Amino acid sequence: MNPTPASQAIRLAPSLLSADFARLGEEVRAIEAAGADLVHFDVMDNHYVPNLTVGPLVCEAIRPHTTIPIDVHLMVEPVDALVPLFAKAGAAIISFHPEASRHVDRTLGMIRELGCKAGLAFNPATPLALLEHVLDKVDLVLLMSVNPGFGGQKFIPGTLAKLRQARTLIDAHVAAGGQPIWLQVDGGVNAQNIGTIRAAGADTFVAGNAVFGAPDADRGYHTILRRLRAHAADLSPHRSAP
Ligand SMILES: O=C(CO)[C@H](O)[C@H](O)COP(=O)(O)O
Repeated sequence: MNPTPASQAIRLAPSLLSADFARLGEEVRAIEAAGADLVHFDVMDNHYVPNLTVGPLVCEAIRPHTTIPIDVHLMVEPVDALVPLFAKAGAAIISFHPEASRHVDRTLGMIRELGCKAGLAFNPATPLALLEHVLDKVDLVLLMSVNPGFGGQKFIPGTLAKLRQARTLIDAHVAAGGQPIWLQVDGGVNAQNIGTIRAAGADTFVAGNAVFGAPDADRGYHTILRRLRAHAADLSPHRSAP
């Protein structure tokens, strides 16, 4: 993964959850052309979260439509049996929630052995406590800034303190010679709050509704992604609050 320092990195990951599911291939091509860094692919099982979305067959179907990494977020329980299926389907990153695995360390190891980057996802009320025990096995930390299950929700401001906490842990790990770890935020991210979220330590931003549901989305995604990137880069004290 790109070891760009957190102070410089801005990675945009449009979430397909808000895309037009009847035209997924086209949507994926459009966000890549508009400058997306990742395709965020939300998997929901109507068990771990109260919604049902897509599985490995759909991941495999969109894979030939893009060259950028597919970033799979598993909101499923149990998680282990699905990991090899998504690795085979072309996922580059696979994230899961610690509550959904009996053996978090083993699941992280399995993801990496299959050649993918391993992500650990934390709900708004899940403490980061276990992270320090597996930091050397994690490539991405995903902080949910809404309760998982649905797009279009409002950013939970308490996530900012947790982002700062995660940033401190990651920076200390990297300073001690550890591998780079991306810090991703997911839920309610938009042009108004992305600067504040980045200032709190995030470097990778999932946005569903703010991309696919933007009022000017019918004119393509270039302007929308450019706007998000510009606001993320604005670290002035005058930026808007979440
Ligand atoms: O994981 C998710 C929901 O569980 C979505 O990725 C997330 O909510 C992004 O959608 P939006 O930007 O519309 O909030």
